[in-house]
Amino acid sequence: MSRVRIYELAKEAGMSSKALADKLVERGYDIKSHSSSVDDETAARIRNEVFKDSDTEMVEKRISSDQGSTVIRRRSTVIRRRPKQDSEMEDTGEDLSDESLDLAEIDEERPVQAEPSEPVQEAPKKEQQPDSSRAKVVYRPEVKTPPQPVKTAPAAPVAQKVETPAEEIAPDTAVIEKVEEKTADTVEAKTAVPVEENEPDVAVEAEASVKSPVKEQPTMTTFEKPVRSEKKRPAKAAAAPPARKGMARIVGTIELPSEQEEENGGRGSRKKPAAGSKSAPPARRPRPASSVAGPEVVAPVSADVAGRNKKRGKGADEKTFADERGSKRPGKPLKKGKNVKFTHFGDDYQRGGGKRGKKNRQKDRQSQAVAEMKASKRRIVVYETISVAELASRMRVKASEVIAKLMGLGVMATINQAVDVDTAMLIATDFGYEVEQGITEEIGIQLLEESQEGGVAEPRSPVVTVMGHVDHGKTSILDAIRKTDVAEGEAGGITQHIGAYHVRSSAGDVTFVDTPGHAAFTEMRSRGAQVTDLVILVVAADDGVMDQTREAISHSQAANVPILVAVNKIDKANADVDRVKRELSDYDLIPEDWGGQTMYCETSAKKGIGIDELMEAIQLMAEMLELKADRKRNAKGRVIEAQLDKGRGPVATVLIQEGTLKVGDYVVVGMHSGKVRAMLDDRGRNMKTAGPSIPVEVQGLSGVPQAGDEFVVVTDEKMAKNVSQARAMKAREAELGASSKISLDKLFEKMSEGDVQELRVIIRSDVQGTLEAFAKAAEELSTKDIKVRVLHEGTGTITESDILLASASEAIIIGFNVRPTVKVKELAVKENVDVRSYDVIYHALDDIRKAMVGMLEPTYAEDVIGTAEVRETFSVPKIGTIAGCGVMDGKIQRNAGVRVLRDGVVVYTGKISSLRRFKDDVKEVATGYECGIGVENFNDIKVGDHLEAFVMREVEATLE
Ligand SMILES: Nc1nc2c(ncn2[C@@H]2O[C@H](COP(=O)(O)OP(=O)(O)OP(=O)(O)O)[C@@H](O)[C@H]2O)c(=O)[nH]1
Repeated sequence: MSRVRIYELAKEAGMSSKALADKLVERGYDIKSHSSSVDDETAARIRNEVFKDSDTEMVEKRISSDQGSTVIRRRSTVIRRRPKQDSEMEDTGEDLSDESLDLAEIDEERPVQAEPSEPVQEAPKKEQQPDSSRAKVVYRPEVKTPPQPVKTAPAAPVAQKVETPAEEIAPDTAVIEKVEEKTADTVEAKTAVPVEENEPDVAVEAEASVKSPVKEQPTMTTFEKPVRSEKKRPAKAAAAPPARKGMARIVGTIELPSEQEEENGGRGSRKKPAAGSKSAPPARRPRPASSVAGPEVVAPVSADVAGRNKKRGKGADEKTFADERGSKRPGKPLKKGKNVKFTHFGDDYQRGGGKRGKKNRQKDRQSQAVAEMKASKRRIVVYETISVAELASRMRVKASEVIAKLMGLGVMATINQAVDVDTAMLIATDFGYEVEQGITEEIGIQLLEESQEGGVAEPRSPVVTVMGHVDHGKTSILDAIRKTDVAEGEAGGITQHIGAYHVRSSAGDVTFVDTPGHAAFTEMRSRGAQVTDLVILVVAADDGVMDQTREAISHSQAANVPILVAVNKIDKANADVDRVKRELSDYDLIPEDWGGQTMYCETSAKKGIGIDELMEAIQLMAEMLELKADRKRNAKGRVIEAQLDKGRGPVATVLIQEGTLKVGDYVVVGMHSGKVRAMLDDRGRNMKTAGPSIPVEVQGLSGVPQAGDEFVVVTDEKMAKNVSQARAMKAREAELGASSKISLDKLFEKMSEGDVQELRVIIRSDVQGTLEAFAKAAEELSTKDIKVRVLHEGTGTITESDILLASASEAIIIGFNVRPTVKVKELAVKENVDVRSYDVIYHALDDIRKAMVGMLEPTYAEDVIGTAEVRETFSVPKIGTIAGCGVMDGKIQRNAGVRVLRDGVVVYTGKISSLRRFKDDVKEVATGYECGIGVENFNDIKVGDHLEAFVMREVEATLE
């Protein structure tokens, strides 16, 4: 009897001899090693039994919903079952239908009907090398077995999420992804199979059945347990058919059908057409982007996206959408119009409807599943914006073609500029592509917001900020108002300082925002917050309009907040109300009795005169402003101030602007999330609910938000977390790619984009004359396209308040012979405010003029390299004054330019003539060291002066 070697058999089977030997040993054959041989008879038996059982199967799975409409998931999956499993399956009589049932168990809410897989020939056992002529995918799923089913019911199969990390796949191998929609009612183990990596848009959705014993080691694809199903599992598992030992492992080859075959709904002549594939629903055809009111269409997600989302937390896995290229953001197409359905983080909402029933959700998911199948190769998902380069690459056209089309639309764009969804849609249509708006977390919030709109708006009390020059009586007026509070005295009358308080007076209720200085006002505005309905400008009748009065006017006017003037201290002998009115009239605050529109109240906080009238005036203005809010919707508001309390953790004073906040609500606050654990009012009393215009201190946040952050109630914890995480990520990105909000360099670019119609300028100068001359000349520069508006002006150095005002109002700051301090400069950098210093008006005007016509081509930019403080001065004969300095920041270089600053005002600009440490001439001196600095042709250096060293750097023209 002749003998046949294992390797020969293995060759026949197309597998490694080692693998075959292992298999045979498992099957009980007496094989010592893969180099052994067997007799003819055994070989025949092996061929008969083992080869046959190591079959390959083409699996065509039909997933249908309980409603009967059928979704065909086409797959060409080669599944190699392990002999042990086979025997078990034989024993239990299970077949692939059972597999499907197992899948159904995994996500209990998803009804599944799947057809038995059909065996096909050819089952290459080894992972195949990518074949460039035929898109073949080799993948091995990683099986993460959730602990619960394995421990308690080892046989219960679990299929959750399948991901194929892109990096583990050879570059030209098609990527298989499995994206499971955990909240869907149908089992969806989708597999997106882009044909080639460099053709991301040619994506085919396929589905692979998931079968593998739990014992299998994870390899590439992961299965994760959906959070929601976890709790329900035991009950469902009990109802499920007897489970096998574990979940199947897929080791197989996916043969990607050609485009033609795909379109025909077939799989190629070699494979047996799957039952039902012909009946693929017409919904498979891609929908036009405009018909967004239909079922959601979800583009396949790329492996790396899935991976990223996985990292972002369980919630993020629930829905993973991305464009064909694997866009970063999960999302869904934006729906417009009434009755638009949208899904977010596992919950469905309907505009105007809120949360919906399970049945509806099932229906949605069913249609969604259908729609998912339609992910078209000619569809591009855009989240908010897309760069011209990216758009061109997605459509596989040249960027210049896209730019040309944009020009045709009257949009001048460079390759790196981003276009919005609407523009992208117009362009893409010309190239035969559809653009779909993906839903980011922010859009999800917006949609939730929209779903909350349309309620009954009821009058709400006004929110007032008191501003004015120091010592003009702001605190005294607030105190006097408090005395009118009918609620004062309740709860002992102890008022907590929470940055805002609510006063109930006989005239009506008023909420006062009482945060120190204007910074809070501007900080809030720079975050887009507008909490104040009106400003009470306190001006002392004996003192008149002062610096901070002017600043307060600038802030209020920049924010378009109406002003009510309280002329205070009228009890004083030298009080001159008319003078105040006259002075304020110069700032467009013309009193009503002089024919203007500004209300004036004459008060004496000290004597309690005019306070009731002031309260009435507030109510009158509130009435005119028609302040209303819907108190029935989910609450929304702004953070007034926040801090980390030792005992209570992060606490934030929130002013409710819409709706009613309740204890237990889930909230998103800026980059943080949380659940309202407790609420205190301004008197420290526990509150269960808080309505519009009510300030409350909220506990239960994940971190300390910033003043001005938006506070919004969301549906659940998951949504809250996801949104806050997405925001935190975006904030980090923004920080990295921070660019100036508005600058002269960018003015023309922004004007061309239609972003800027007004160039707002804040001017600081060493002398009043310059201010007036510049303000007049600058405003005369206004053209029909752009208006130059001086927002604020003042003498002296550039202050933090200027930066905040500029930041909040998108203004630039121009200083004449004044320089900001290091701290102010840092703030300017942080807030991306363009601060420019000039010595003569002409240069500044020239720059503005050039910027307006896109001709600003600065050839040099000034880099400040260091600052030194003058601690001593020495007079050296023949040389002049030498300043003994300490370098405060940066470094001082021998050849640098130098500016002498006295109280922030430039007193001289020239060059460093000498730089010494002790007796040695040195090239540079670093921070923390002392040195002697001589300034060329300048001897008037004084102790306390600051020397700012700078170098000039040649720069290219910034306008593209
Ligand atoms: N005579 C007179 N004095 C007043 C009146 N209102 C306030 N004062 C006095 O003016 C001084 C300053 O008053 P505040 O209320 O502290 O002024 P403020 O604007 O809050 O001052 P800052 O908080 O420092 O900005 C105090 O000494 C008050 O007593 C008033 O109506 N008449």
